[in-house]
Amino acid sequence: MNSEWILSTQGPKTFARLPILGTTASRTLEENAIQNHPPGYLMQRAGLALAKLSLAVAPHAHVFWIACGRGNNGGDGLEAAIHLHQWGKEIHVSMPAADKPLPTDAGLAFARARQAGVAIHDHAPDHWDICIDALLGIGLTHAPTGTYADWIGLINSRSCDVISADIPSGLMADTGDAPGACVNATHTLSMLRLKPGLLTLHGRDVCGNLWLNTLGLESTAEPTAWLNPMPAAYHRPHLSHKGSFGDVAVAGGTRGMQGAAVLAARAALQSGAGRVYLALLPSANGEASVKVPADLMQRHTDALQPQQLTLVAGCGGGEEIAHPLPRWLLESKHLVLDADALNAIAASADLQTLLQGRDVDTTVITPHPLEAARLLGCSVGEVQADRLRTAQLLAKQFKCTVILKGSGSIIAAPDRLPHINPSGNGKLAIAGTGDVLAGMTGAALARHASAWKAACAACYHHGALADQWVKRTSLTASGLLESI
Ligand SMILES: NC(=O)C1=CN([C@@H]2O[C@H](COP(=O)(O)OP(=O)(O)OC[C@H]3O[C@@H](n4cnc5c(N)ncnc54)[C@H](OP(=O)(O)O)[C@@H]3O)[C@@H](O)[C@H]2O)[C@@H](O)CC1
Ligand SMILES: Nc1ncnc2c1ncn2[C@@H]1O[C@H](COP(=O)(O)OP(=O)(O)O)[C@@H](O)[C@H]1O
Ligand SMILES: [K+]
Repeated sequence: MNSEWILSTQGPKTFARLPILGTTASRTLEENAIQNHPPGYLMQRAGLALAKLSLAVAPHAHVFWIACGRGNNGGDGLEAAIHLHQWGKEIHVSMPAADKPLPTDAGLAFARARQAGVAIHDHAPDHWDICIDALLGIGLTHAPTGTYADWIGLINSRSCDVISADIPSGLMADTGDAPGACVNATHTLSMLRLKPGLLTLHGRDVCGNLWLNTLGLESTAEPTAWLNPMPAAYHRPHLSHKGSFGDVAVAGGTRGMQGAAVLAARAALQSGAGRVYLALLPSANGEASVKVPADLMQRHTDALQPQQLTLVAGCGGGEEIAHPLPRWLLESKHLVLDADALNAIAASADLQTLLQGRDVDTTVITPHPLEAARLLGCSVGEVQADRLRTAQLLAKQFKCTVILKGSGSIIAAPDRLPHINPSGNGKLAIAGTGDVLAGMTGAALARHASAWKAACAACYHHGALADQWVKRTSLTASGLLESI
């Protein structure tokens, strides 16, 4: 089929490092390619790939509804219609009534379809077995209106398979925002390259199984981001000792909030850190209100030697965490900052200056969208409106590696192209899984000694654990870390 399967709603997959292109970069690639090929060449390849995929998805379908918009996305649909018609399938092609001429490539596809005997209607069919959604692609500029919105509603009202051409109609290619009606596809065939919007915010929920067809175009042009790949397997040499894998200390757990620190420490231990210390904040009086496994070494926060270890600070730290933070920001060899440590930094210009003064590849911050909003002094809506941009802004402003958590976590660092993490799913949306990620990141940082590498690896593994969760019981944070 020549279309590569990238993400599945059905289960885990191993992900490669693939380029992701935003709208501007996609258009540049497309324009360069159009100049080097005969007219309509790319669209014809796109249409053939769409037709083949729809046949593979629903080999016994009788009626194919091909809903085409009046842009080039509609052209992809028309080219698919030509093939399905020639293969003897019953097709119903719809296109909103003409209000202005079609763009060049779509116009060519329209003429080719007419010549091939394809009827083009201005209404939807009464019945269909599978729908090809070619209404709107990367040209979407605002919430769908009129016939577009009506047909999107109709497509979503039936339980048939829906193959979206390039991107589910109604989804913004750069951000994953869906400002209005949006097709809920069972499959999406992304053309040329993956788009950020398919992989973050609403993208993962509406694109179903995600496929990629490069239309045969190779390009060395710099992408907008990369798909965060599965990290290389890490080998524990025979000739090693507990000091070979780095020391991690988890500091947090103010009175009554110690579970978070224990989860992070256990996750660091399970992730292979050589030694893991648990430093509960002074209000806990050295007494844990939750059970602490014997493998964790408890220390007073003042007794930690942050110059020699990777410190994970924040988990359940409450406001109390602000007191030791200046020393930790100054002295820690490697630092992972989560939750209340981030809230403390958001509230203090002095702490922000200390963070900005650290060596760039020694620190990872792991905000969820609300923590990110506090750090940037904006709203959660603004954070989510462009997650790629937000993560890059945080990295630039605080001079560190950032994991902006949530559906399609973004990993960003100064002067690097960001990664969008493909692993993970909605099962992770429960309390405590962020603490597990912080602990896993700490262990990876202790081992890799690079904040960037640690963040990429930990984020991938954390999501993959949730993808591999096959037990019938719901995922829990403890279950997640025990499955490491
Ligand atoms: N050229 C090629 O060789 C190749 C092209 N490819 C394909 O082209 C696609 C990009 O095509 P595109 O740039 O024409 O944009 P597209 O997504 O069809 O939308 C534009 C149309 O939608 C309309 N419209 C916009 N928003 C709207 C709204 N909210 N509600 C209603 N209408 C709205 C807009 O109307 P306007 O705003 O201009 O009035 C215009 O009519 C790309 O995703 C890929 O599928 C690939 O196969 C590779 C080969
Ligand atoms: N829909 C989702 N898809 C993928 N990952 C998710 C999703 N929802 C939450 N997560 C992940 O779950 C974790 C939740 O972290 P966080 O919100 O900090 O929770 P807590 O502070 O309670 O531990 C993050 O790693 C986040 O990326
Ligand atoms: K589409």
